[in-house]
Amino acid sequence: MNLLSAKNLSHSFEYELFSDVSLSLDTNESIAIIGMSGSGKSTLLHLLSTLLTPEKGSIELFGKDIASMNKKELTLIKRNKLGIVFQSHYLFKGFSAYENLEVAEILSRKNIDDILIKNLEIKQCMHQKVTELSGGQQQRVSIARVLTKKPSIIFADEPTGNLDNQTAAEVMKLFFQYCEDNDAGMILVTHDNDLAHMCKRVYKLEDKELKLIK
Ligand SMILES: Nc1ncnc2c1ncn2[C@@H]1O[C@H](COP(=O)(O)OP(=O)(O)OP(=O)(O)O)[C@@H](O)[C@H]1O
Repeated sequence: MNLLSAKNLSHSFEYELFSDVSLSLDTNESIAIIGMSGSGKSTLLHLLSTLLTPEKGSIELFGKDIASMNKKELTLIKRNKLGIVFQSHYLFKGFSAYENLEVAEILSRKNIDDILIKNLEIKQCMHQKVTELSGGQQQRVSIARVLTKKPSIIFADEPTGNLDNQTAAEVMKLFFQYCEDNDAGMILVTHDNDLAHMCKRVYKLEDKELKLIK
């Protein structure tokens, strides 16, 4: 089933970042986007995840053009079906790791998944304040928070930037397993070629074009 279909996207800030970018994501698919710093990878991810509105082109989510959705419809999709993981994780700092997951639980009306907590190896730090956790632990808590709401599409911008190579590869496998178990898909932005090549398809944003390289 198609989850996302973007056609002929263009975007500029002071200058044109990219034009005519098209991309499609199906269930149980993973796509990596690599490219030089400043090539526009994060901007493209922001467009695809509806955080930014494209200047040109269209984006369909779950078969419906987002331009034809009203604000309420789009907010519900964003809240329930899109999971966005950033390197800077935006956890609530005064709360414990567990309380951060409870917020996701309440908002999405889904339950915290104990197996996910175990697999992310954060069980032992669940009751510590976020500020007392290492960068890697914070990143894994933020991944748990996003997956708690059981999104259909995961948008991840350098989600493993604070993790060592082995833990990063394990977290990637966890994302893939999540997609398989939940008929979800994932779009990953990364500088790490090895992680990118763990995905089914790899694109490079270069010379204002999105080129398929795997
Ligand atoms: N909100 C904004 N307003 C103006 N310019 C912006 C904005 N967001 C990004 N840019 C500019 O757009 C360009 C692309 O930024 P973007 O973060 O998308 O690149 P990137 O490929 O993800 O880079 P990196 O790999 O370094 O994270 C940069 O020159 C950046 O300064």
